Amino acid sequence: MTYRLVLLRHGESEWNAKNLFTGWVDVDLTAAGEAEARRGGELLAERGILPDVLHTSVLRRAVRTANIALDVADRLWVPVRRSWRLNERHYGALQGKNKKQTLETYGEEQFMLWRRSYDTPPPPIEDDDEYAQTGDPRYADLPPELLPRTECLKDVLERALPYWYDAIVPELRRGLTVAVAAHGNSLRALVKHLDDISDEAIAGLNIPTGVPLVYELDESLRPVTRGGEYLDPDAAAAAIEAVKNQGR
Ligand SMILES: O=C(O)[C@@H](CO)OP(=O)(O)O
Repeated sequence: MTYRLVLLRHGESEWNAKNLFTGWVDVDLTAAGEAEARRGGELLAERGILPDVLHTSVLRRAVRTANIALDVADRLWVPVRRSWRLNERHYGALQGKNKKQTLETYGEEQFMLWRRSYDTPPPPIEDDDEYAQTGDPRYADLPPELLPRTECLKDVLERALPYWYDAIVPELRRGLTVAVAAHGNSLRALVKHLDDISDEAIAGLNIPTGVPLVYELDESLRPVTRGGEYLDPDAAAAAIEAVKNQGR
């Protein structure tokens, strides 16, 4: 018996297009991002990989990508759960900052440490920063000590894993095709866990926008094929390059 998991990063967002650090800021998809989401749904339908259930973050770019893709695949009716635990990595004081300017100001080493190191978070965001999540009603039920003011990838993995084990794994074990619509860094954290990628090697992994990544998992929920399968490998390769080069 194997299990099937579909990971989908949201399509291009307004702040991806403007090259700004986004994190928990709730920006929308661009028209190109909507088109990527539609293509993602078409790829799922073409391959007959139809989600039985869907999980998203509480950020609109993931929610809308999932809705568009499910609609195209005629699966808009499947049960959906949303959790802050699938949110993008909180980018701390970098939220709203331009990636190119940040690279120029702080230099390549510091920029890459903040952006891709496993355990170095950016400086925390101030509560009165215009891009802080202070008072955001969607986190009203979250104990204040859990609301991040910055996160590194390690923090993201630590907050995503309880959701993985409690919400996603039981559905996989029931034999459901489970889809997760989330973000570049929350999906990097899940992929790190699934593929057992080292803390060093994860720095080199980028997730493309809008291309479904399908994992077949064995009895111990390890990938049958390491790295899974992108349903459109050429589009994935091009989008991975684009993510890698942000800031340049
Ligand atoms: O800005 C962000 O929140 C993320 C994803 O867009 O960016 P990066 O790829 O630089 O981690």
